[in-house]
Amino acid sequence: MAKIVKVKDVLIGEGAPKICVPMVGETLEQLMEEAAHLRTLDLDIVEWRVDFFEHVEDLGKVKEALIEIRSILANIPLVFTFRSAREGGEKEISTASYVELNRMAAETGQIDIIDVELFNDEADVKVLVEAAHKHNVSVIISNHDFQKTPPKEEIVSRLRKAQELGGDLPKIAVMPTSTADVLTLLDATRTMAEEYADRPIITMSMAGKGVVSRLTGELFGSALTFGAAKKASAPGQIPVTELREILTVLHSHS
Ligand SMILES: O=C1C[C@@](O)(C(=O)O)C[C@@H](O)[C@@H]1O
Repeated sequence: MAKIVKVKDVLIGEGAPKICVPMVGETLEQLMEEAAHLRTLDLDIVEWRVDFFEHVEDLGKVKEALIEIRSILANIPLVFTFRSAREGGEKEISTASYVELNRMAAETGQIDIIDVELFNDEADVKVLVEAAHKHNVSVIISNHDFQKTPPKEEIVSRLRKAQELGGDLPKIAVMPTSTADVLTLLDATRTMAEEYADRPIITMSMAGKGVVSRLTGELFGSALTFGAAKKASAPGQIPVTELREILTVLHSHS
């Protein structure tokens, strides 16, 4: 895992995993309150889960909200994520709207990273990677399985595909149905990080069984972990303060 991804002052891929906290407000007012609260927490990065936003299909309102959120977060790096319902998100939109939404966000200058789902048309993924890079925005290429944990080879192959498509941060989140599944995710992470990745990767096993995977990224090779503020965006996210304490302890002994 050689290359480091720098977003504002945050170095992803160096030292302890960085902490990202999602914003899940539905209205502009809730989002502004959430952003103000997040500013008081010890975190590294904020993710706006725009699929929760009531006006997500109105590009003008999304842009207005982005400007407000950015001004409250000041220098904290911001990830822009529309998570589709088929991958555990709140809504489904057409591919054309998905591409437009992400392209618009990348062009605003208000965000640092976009999250693009791997399971889209390759051509669409490439268009978004190019648009983002043109505006100095980094790209997470992500995949989520909320039902199960695919075999190790499949997890590694999806992460490699995300890297091949130009994702700066390949990411996968999977659901364990056994402790063996958690080991599968950790082993896939280790193999990807040690053998194939030339950039930081992000992995997690979700829900209670998978919590350990959100804490041990520095050892196994995941560079970023999601923690919760008031409301989690996925099962297994633990409160940010606890997360920081544990990551710091693990880092100091690594
Ligand atoms: O992809 C991810 C990871 C995540 O699903 C998690 O399990 O922490 C949470 C989402 O908000 C984020 O977009």
